[in-house]
Amino acid sequence: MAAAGEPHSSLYDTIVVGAGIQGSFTAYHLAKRGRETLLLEQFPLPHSRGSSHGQSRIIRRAYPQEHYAQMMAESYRLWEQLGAEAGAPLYRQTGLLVLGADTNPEFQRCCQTLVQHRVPGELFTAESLPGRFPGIRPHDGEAAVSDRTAGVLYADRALRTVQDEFRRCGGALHDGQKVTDIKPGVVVTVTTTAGVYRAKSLVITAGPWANKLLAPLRLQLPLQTLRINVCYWKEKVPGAYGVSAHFPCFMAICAPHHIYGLPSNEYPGLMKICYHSGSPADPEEHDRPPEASALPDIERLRDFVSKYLPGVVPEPAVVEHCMYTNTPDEDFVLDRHPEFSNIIIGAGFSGHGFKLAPVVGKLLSQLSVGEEPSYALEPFRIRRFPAPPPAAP
Ligand SMILES: Cc1cc2nc3c(=O)[nH]c(=O)nc-3n(C[C@H](O)[C@H](O)[C@H](O)COP(=O)(O)OP(=O)(O)OC[C@H]3O[C@@H](n4cnc5c(N)ncnc54)[C@H](O)[C@@H]3O)c2cc1C
Ligand SMILES: O=C(O)[C@@H]1CCCC=N1
Repeated sequence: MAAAGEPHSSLYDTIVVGAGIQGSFTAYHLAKRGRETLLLEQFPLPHSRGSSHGQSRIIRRAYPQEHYAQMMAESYRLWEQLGAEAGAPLYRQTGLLVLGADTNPEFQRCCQTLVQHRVPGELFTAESLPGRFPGIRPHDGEAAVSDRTAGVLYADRALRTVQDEFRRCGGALHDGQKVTDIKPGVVVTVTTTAGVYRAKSLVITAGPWANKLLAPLRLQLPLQTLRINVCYWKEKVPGAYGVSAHFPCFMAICAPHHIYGLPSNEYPGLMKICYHSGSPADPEEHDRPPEASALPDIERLRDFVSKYLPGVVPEPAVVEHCMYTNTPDEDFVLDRHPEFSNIIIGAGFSGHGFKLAPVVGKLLSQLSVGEEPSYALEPFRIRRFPAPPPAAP
């Protein structure tokens, strides 16, 4: 195995491009298995230009899709294990409420998966919910189901921890090196702004930059990159919606996109409440101020806060930014390149991939070493997308 930070040979087993949460977990699993692994990142770390920065993410087992509910059981164990290895907890259990019309099919599927997986929780009606959570005011015909295992992942800490553990296992992480060229072959050659590297396999986990790296490899995925407003809202009584007051995370099933919230913790007195969509944007323009027309999400959030959360001021106090990379069905892409079987792609995490990163990393590492993946990958295959029309002559 390589000494910390430095490879023994110039031929790696695997190069991983992109040190967001997905690439970092993939590299960690590989290094833990003794594979010579190089993780390349274009920006000096830490950075806030992709999708994995910020202090918090929701972790939950309440999923309408069975395949994610199933993967989450293992994901919780792997988060626990990483926290124990590092000697620092990576999440705080707060519970989560899924709120929706009781007749809504997605709400009903969430209830079913929670029951099927024996996840502890309760069902509330619009009448019974305020008795238990006085801070939320549901409407007639709405119901809520709780997932008591859910909580808040300490995202920045988690990302730093998995990268530290990767290096401790002998992995090499080179940040501030942008990959500028990839030559496929039995040995893949990767050129960066600082050097040339070779490996038996390559994993591309480039977040919103995925299609930029895939274009020269004759592949384009139907990905939409969105700039998300990450909004924090002031509590009228500081702490009333806080973790210490046992206020849970919530996910409100709204049309056309969900609204979700986390109890106040990271900024004292402020709750994080966001819209699960944003405006189309190139990741290179992440820092550009949005056009006024790109703010209908904030209007929807104001309306939601004033209708459902009476103890929160309906005007965002802080707005930060982050990127989503969405597939048309919001399922991930975890697959081999259709032409180059030793190039593996992890992309399209569609705004819900952080909690699943331990399992995603394991699956991408399994694909890169030619092992049978631990889960059926049908929902994540590239071939589920219709082939793009041939380019005009
Ligand atoms: C506001 C917001 C809230 C979210 N909330 C939740 C939540 O509550 N729960 C949840 O589970 N998920 C959540 N998510 C989703 C989750 O954060 C993402 O799915 C996840 O972070 C995606 O990680 P990634 O590694 O694919 O992408 P990224 O973090 O963007 O990483 C890709 C990396 O590749 C690097 N890269 C790109 N091109 C190159 C190149 N040419 N050379 C070298 N490096 C390159 C980039 O610089 C970047 O660091 C949220 C996302 C956002 C934005
Ligand atoms: O994945 C999550 O839990 C959050 C909340 C719901 C919408 C997307 N991200």
